Amino acid sequence: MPAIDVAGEFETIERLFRPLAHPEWGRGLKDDVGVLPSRPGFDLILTKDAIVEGVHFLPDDPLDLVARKLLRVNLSDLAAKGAEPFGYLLACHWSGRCGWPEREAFAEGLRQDQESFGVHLIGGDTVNTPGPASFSATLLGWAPKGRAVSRAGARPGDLVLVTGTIGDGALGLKAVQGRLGLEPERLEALADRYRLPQPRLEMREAILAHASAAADVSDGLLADAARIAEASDVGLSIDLGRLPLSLAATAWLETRVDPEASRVMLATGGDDYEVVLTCPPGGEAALKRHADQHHLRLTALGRVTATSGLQVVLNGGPVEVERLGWRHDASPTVSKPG
Ligand SMILES: Nc1ncnc2c1ncn2[C@@H]1O[C@H](COP(=O)(O)OP(=O)(O)O)[C@@H](O)[C@H]1O
Ligand SMILES: Cc1ncc(C[n+]2csc(CCOP(=O)(O)OP(=O)(O)O)c2C)c(N)n1
Ligand SMILES: [Mg+2]
Ligand SMILES: [Mg+2]
Ligand SMILES: [Mg+2]
Repeated sequence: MPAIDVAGEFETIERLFRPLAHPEWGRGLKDDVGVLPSRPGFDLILTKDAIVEGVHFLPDDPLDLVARKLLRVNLSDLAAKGAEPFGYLLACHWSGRCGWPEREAFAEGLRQDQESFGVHLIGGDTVNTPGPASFSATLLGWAPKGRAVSRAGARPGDLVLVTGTIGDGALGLKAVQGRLGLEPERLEALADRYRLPQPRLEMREAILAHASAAADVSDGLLADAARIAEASDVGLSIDLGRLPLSLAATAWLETRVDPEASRVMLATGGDDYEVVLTCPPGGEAALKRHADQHHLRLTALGRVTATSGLQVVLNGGPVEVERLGWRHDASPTVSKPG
């Protein structure tokens, strides 16, 4: 592709986004709309998340990683519903730092993850903003009719499980901000988890078959688990002693003087993009087998109870947690860990 020095709207769409478009449904990005055929026997599953410079990623994060993070935070919501992704709508609000090379990097990030996750661009919008850059995507996926897993199906007696490890995203943010004193390879592993979440789509079929309720963990394990409890009108008890930790998070924990407060930080920090799910006790073995086959950890860390609300325990005793996770609240500082 010849060099171009105008990072214009139409150049961006034609040169960078058209090659990413779905060959039929995107209409070559030349129409007012995209058009999808319906798929008999399936429900169309839709989700949308935005990411904003300074709120979800850092001003100097490379734009290929920002693009991939955008797709992945959305793919994570589909994974938690057991949905198979196939396409997306994209909105780009480019800031002054987004010249042509940065836009090329962004498109290259999209291309890589389109290939990894089997999705195509179907349409979107491209604007400039005098403020910080922000991007949003609407992801589209299919789930067998009536089978998409909701937050509302947890029943007393079910187990609470979580994929992967918890706390690495929040520690990764500290790592990229230079606020963690760990060995370089640990810092790098954590930074990777922050910049490039791993949506757990490999668990899709097992979630569909065995989960009674599920949500992805974006705001924080405790916050997202509490949403399952609320939607299902049940209680959830979570044992912080069973929190699945990476080697890097374990190394961090060993440097801390207050293990309880530190585990609470890991369980409320967010940016995990794991899946927290509930299942009847009979479903645990099959879920674990599926996770094993995909070399993914799956940890039972609690129970669903009849008394509503979230109970957090450590070493057999209750833990008071003031803030369960991230909240976008109006405040002079825009947002804060909440
Ligand atoms: N601006 C909005 N307009 C309509 N629905 C919204 C808006 N913001 C959030 N929602 C809906 O609220 C619910 C919870 O959103 P959210 O907490 O962002 O979910 P998640 O954490 O899974 O991304 C979802 O059904 C989402 O579609
Ligand atoms: C620069 C920066 N500061 C703070 C955070 C922490 N953070 C910001 S938003 C958020 C929660 C997830 O984002 P949200 O927009 O609430 O996604 P959703 O829950 O809707 O999927 C977290 C943990 C971050 N990721 N990056
Ligand atoms: Mg959201
Ligand atoms: Mg989300
Ligand atoms: Mg979610």
